[in-house]
Amino acid sequence: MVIAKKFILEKPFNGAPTEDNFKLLEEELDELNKGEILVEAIWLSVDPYIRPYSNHVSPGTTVMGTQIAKIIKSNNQDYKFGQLVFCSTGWRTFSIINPTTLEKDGMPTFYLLPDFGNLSPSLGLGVLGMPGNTALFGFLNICDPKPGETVVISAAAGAVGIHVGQIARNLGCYVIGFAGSDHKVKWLKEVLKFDAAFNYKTKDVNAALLEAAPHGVDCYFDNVGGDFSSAVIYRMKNFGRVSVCGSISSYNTNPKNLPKVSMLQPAIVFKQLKIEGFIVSRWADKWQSGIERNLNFIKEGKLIYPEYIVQGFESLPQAFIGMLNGENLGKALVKV
Ligand SMILES: NC(=O)C1=CN([C@@H]2O[C@H](COP(=O)(O)OP(=O)(O)OC[C@H]3O[C@@H](n4cnc5c(N)ncnc54)[C@H](OP(=O)(O)O)[C@@H]3O)[C@@H](O)[C@H]2O)C=CC1
Ligand SMILES: CCCCC/C=C/C=O
Repeated sequence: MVIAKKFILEKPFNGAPTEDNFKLLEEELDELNKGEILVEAIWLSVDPYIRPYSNHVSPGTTVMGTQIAKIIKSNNQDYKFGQLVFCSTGWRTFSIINPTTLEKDGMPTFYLLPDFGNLSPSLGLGVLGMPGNTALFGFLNICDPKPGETVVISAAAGAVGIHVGQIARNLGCYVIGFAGSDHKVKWLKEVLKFDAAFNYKTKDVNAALLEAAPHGVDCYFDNVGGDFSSAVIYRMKNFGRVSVCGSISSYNTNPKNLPKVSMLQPAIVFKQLKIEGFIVSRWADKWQSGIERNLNFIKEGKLIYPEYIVQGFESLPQAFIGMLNGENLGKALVKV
């Protein structure tokens, strides 16, 4: 008999998540039916999307999320004991999955983890998974950066931002990052060799860009939205490109009551900007090739991928809240 632990959404989020939004439960799992496998979580991901997407989830539902898990029992000839899988089974320790009946459209929800060699399987939740593909496809396809261009990245010390910054730097762009602490800013400059980095909590963004990019910005990879992004967009050059990846500054706000921000149309029209939002599932058909490209960058020494690891399944709420508050440098993860 297998007893799974799981976190449910106990009550809907109202503003910033707190520990009492979550409840830890135990659940006895059934025997496997034909075609099913039993997996045990090793690594779980805490991602920003969980906050806004959970607005549409009923209380009592298992908290959404992805994990790297090990197959510990199989009643499916295509899957063997010991294989590692990526799966979207939510915040749970053990899960029963029938791989053949899973939804095949949209965001990948289950696959055997590709061979990462000596690298940690946890990378399948970060640089070699959804955040890595977000950075790769969302930056190159939408910003279309050229060597020598000036690139600005917000939430630059997070999983996606760190990755975008390194792609930009490797292309020969002039890279400017914004992050929420002096420690992160120092790290971006000293370790990632960003050309400039600023703490958005203590430095006015317009003043920072006048200093670091007096001739304007070609590409902006936007992870945060709000007035911060309006300020960057007013510093764009003619024909600048903005990839709108996320708007984390809005996630804890009721979508019906979002703050007003500076009007953007004058900048968009007179600078002839292209501003495009995306969801990474757009490139679902290229998912594995994206992972391979990022794996090659790592093997070539062109990509580093810090992880911010919180220990213990029971720490999931704390790790999630901490990530939203900016405690992480790199990909935020929980190790069971
Ligand atoms: N469109 C898509 O398909 C996808 C979009 N995303 C989006 O990309 C962004 C980054 O995700 P990810 O790399 O996983 O997460 P991160 O690792 O960047 O973690 C989130 C970071 O956001 C920063 N942050 C939190 N609140 C604010 C705020 N009010 N203003 C500015 N920064 C804030 C914090 O860093 P700091 O200390 O700098 O404040 C925190 O560390 C998110 O917006 C996410 O929703 C991610 C994956 C897919
Ligand atoms: C359900 C997975 C969604 C992934 C895309 C993320 C968007 C914003 O963070």
